[in-house]
Amino acid sequence: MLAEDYMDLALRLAKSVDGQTSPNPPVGAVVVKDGRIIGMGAHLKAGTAHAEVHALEMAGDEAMGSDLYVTLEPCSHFGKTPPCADLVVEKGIKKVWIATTDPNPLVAGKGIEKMRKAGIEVEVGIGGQEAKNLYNVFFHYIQTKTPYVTIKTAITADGKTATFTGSSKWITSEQARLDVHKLRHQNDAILVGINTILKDNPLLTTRLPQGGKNPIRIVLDTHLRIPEDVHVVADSSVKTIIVCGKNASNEKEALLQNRNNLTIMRQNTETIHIPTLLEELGQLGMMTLFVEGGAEVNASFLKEQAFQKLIVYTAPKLVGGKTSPGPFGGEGMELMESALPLQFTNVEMIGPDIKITAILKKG
Ligand SMILES: Nc1c(/N=C/[C@H](O)[C@H](O)[C@H](O)COP(=O)(O)O)[nH]c(=O)[nH]c1=O
Ligand SMILES: Nc1c(N[C@@H]2O[C@H](COP(=O)(O)O)[C@@H](O)[C@H]2O)[nH]c(=O)[nH]c1=O
Ligand SMILES: [Zn+2]
Repeated sequence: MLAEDYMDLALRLAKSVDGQTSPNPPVGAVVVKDGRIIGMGAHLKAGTAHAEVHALEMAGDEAMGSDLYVTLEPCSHFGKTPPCADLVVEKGIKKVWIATTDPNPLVAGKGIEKMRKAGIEVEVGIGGQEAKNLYNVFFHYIQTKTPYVTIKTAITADGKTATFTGSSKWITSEQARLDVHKLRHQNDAILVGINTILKDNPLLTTRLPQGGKNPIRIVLDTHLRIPEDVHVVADSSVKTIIVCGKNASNEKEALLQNRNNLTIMRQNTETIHIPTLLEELGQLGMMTLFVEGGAEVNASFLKEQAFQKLIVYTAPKLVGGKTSPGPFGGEGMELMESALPLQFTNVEMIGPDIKITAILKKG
């Protein structure tokens, strides 16, 4: 086995816990001695042991003089857990291979410095590109303190999200809809507008055959029009936040507020200012946000360029209709030259549908 192979295993361990370690990054670690794997581990939940701790615990005394492969620079600060860099030194690791450094100001480079000072050889970079892709969410969050936003939409081949009568079930296949639930599992919060609630009465829960984490449900409802009998209000098993403007009815707020697991987030502006909301959600420790529309909500995120990733599921169906809705409402760009530049990063078939992943181009 080559160093790349051991780092590949550490990366697979890290990817396997992606979505469940928020607001921490998903990290994987592997301990190798004389060509044998003697320990491996992943960070399973924020506030619990880091990947290196699990892997070194499994290695026991054999860790002395071994190699450690870890997908992120070992931490060197006392957060909710003691610093991994100190543990690495204490265990007498010979060489540490790191896929990428950690931009968290608490860590950045300090972990590496501590280990090198203790005479440990440290090599940074193998698996680096793959690690950076895995950590683009965490790096965004740690640097902006706002959630990494993914907008998801499902459209027909002629770009419609419903027929002109508003009928929309279903555009995409079972397989594509299952894929959406994996994305829900991987996100800390899911956000829709009041129109989607009134039109679809969605559950917004994660329904996967093997179960999955339910994201916090967030509804943008400026005037608190939400009925009390819709799923997201009536079903109190999932934490739900309703965001409203400063002039929304206080009576309605009082009515909703005393339901358990339901919070009203009143803004101090008449309408909901997305960048401000994102800062508030970041403060609440939400590292990822999944925006499932509808068209007006998507339009407000587009206008503010307040998203990082776009996922479009395109179904092999045509509905036509000059008034059939598309995925982004609002006024839209006047000129094609003002189009928001994206970069396609992945195209794949999911059953009969095409799943296009794009990121917002920086700058
Ligand atoms: N209509 C379609 C979608 N429609 C998505 C809607 O915006 C709404 O969020 C869902 O219907 C939510 O349902 P629930 O949470 O499972 O109860 N999304 C899709 O991916 N494909 C489609 O065909
Ligand atoms: N999850 C993870 C790391 N996460 C780093 O540590 C920070 C969280 O520290 P704490 O609050 O103590 O859990 C997090 O923001 C990130 O910079 N580091 C590692 O060495 N290994 C791990 O497995
Ligand atoms: Zn650590």
